[in-house]
Amino acid sequence: MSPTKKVCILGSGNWGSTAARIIGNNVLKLPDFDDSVKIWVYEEIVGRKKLTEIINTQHENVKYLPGHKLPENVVAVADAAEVVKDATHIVVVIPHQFIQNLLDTIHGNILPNAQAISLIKGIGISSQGMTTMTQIIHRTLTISVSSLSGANIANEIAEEKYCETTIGCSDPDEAIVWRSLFNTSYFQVNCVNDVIGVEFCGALKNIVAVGAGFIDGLGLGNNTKAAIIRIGFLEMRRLAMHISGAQIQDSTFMESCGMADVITTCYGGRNRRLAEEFVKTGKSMPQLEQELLNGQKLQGYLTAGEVHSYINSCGVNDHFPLFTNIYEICYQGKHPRTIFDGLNVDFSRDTLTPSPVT
Ligand SMILES: NC(=O)C1=CN([C@@H]2O[C@H](COP(=O)(O)OP(=O)(O)OC[C@H]3O[C@@H](n4cnc5c(N)ncnc54)[C@H](O)[C@@H]3O)[C@@H](O)[C@H]2O)C=CC1
Ligand SMILES: O=C(CO)COP(=O)(O)O
Repeated sequence: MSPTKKVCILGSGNWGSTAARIIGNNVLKLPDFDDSVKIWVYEEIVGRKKLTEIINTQHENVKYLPGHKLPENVVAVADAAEVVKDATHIVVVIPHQFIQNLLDTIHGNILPNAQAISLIKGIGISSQGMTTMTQIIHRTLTISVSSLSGANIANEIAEEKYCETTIGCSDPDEAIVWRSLFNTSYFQVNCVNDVIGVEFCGALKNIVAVGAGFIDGLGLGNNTKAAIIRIGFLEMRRLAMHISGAQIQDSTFMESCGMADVITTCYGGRNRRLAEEFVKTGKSMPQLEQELLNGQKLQGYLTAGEVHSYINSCGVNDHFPLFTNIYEICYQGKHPRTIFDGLNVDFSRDTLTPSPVT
């Protein structure tokens, strides 16, 4: 039987390259799928060579995932339209600030029966309000879009250390196929019928990670960080429910994409690490990103800004004191110690009325 399906990957950063290792190996065991996996690389020169050329000869993304070989059936391509043109399954894994440009590039080049999955942790803001990545992808490409998010620090997964993840997919048959592309003995996938809930968790936990980094930068202890994690988790859930209450399942917050990701990101992630440096050095987040991440990108401080513009426009800041404080520390020069201001909201009596997602 010749393969009827073909998967491609849009994005080759730290997580994109790790996902490529998993998918590249898995397709070789899936008779329905073509063995070749094209991966879109935002082209750049590393040393004196193109990154695509390095990946295709050394089978390693030496800039974003050094020290881990990619399967040889993963082929780097610099033209995104070329990558998607014959793919039935499109994995989107780029920093959220670049999504619309990428979609505009591939729009008109995809197969009509293609479907996508977003591994991105971020949200979009438009004049109509807050939008999730799957909604942005669906609106531009008019295809079915699922989400994948979890307690998934890419470097640890590349080392094949056991962890879990969550796929949000509304079609059970599609969920089985996505799971087959990602699941391994060390990367355990659980599927839930809650696309938006999964991605809200992934996006909003990055703000909490920034708060956790501030606590570390202030030299405060584990109890303080646990308090920030707890309050941050409640604000995540409150905001997601406020925006899309009827569409989100509360149980999603107990999946890997929810509580587990808040924990891992507040201890091991890049957003946490650079927020600690922000406190210790007084440098801005963009400057620290430029100096310390070697091309990798932060999502947390941008998401804090996007969420602030949304809750401010709705006049509900008082219901999100932690998110508001983190925003003001990142953008308005407030002292990191102000993170504790007004953190006595009673989450047991929620008076926020749901406001529909756009
Ligand atoms: N790294 C991790 O541990 C995890 C990351 N994620 C999420 O995955 C998404 C992608 O992150 P990573 O793969 O870690 O990327 P990364 O932060 O490691 O690398 C940045 C990527 O952006 C590309 N880039 C730079 N300028 C660009 C532009 N103008 N247009 C398009 N691409 C450009 C770079 O070439 C590089 O591939 C993010 O939303 C992140 O939150 C999710 C789970 C784990
Ligand atoms: O999403 C992540 C872990 O699940 C990675 O978080 P950072 O982007 O902060 O490294």
